[in-house]
Amino acid sequence: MIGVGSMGGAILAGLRDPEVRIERPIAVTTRSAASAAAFAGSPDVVAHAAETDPEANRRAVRGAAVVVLGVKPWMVVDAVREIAGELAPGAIVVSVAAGIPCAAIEAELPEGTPVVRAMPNTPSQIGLGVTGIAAGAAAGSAEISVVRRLFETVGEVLEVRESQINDVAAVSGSGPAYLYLYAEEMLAAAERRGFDPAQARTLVQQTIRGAAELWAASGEEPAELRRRVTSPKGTTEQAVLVLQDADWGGLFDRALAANVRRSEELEAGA
Ligand SMILES: NC(=O)C1=CN([C@@H]2O[C@H](COP(=O)(O)OP(=O)(O)OC[C@H]3O[C@@H](n4cnc5c(N)ncnc54)[C@H](O)[C@@H]3O)[C@@H](O)[C@H]2O)C=CC1
Ligand SMILES: O=C(O)[C@@H]1CCC=N1
Repeated sequence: MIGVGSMGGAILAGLRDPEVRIERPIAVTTRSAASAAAFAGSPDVVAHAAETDPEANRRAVRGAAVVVLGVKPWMVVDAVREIAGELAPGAIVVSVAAGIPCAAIEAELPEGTPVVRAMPNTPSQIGLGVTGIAAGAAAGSAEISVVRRLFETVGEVLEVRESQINDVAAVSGSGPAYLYLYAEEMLAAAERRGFDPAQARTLVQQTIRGAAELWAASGEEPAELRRRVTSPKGTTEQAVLVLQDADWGGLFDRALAANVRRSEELEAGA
């Protein structure tokens, strides 16, 4: 894994679960020596720091069957150039970067190198991620199946066309941020109504968790679950009317469109 920050680190945490059957140690690279040092003494991870070892990324990919690129989008092409000469025959290159097409990665690699784009999310850290995967030109069903299994170790996987990856990023890649924004605002509103921070946290966190679990466990549609909370002429109805006044449909359309627009800017090299 080249780069184990928020996203790469979340995938790595999921993969480090002792239940996961994967060849160990997992070779990772970080930018700083301090980040690499955090793995010192871990039997399952070997970390190399790019800042102190110019060979770090090349060293890490030698002999690897799968290389996951977890650096920022604008660093991906440089990282690929760096490792291109070191890849083992048949190695699969997986990029989780927003807005970097497979073709841009393939262009830096030996002809026929299988490249797969993946769009995971941070709940991968606790095995509850969801990842969209899309094959590049030289990745066939065998490579897709390897990458599917890799991301299935940290959650659910949906295979999509590469043209849909930006939309996956807008919905689920960034999705946890939208929910945390909701949580932040609910916490603040609860505190403004007189709860202390610990009380607000109990009320808000358990409500989000309970509602999500109930949705998954019941098999019901959210609209039906909402109906069951919303007694006619009751209290919920009044709050929902206020919220619906804000045109959530339009708001989400605009938010997702802005997200996709940013992926397109990254694609264009902005
Ligand atoms: N954060 C998220 O929720 C998601 C992020 N992504 C993608 O994941 C990628 C990484 O994003 P984050 O994890 O958020 O960023 P981050 O900044 O937390 O992680 C990037 C990591 O790359 C390392 N790095 C920098 N230069 C390096 C080098 N020369 N060699 C090796 N490692 C180096 C840094 O030390 C850092 O740990 C991005 O391309 C982003 O589009 C995709 C889905 C979700
Ligand atoms: O914000 C970003 O660019 C990345 C891609 C999806 C989630 N985080």
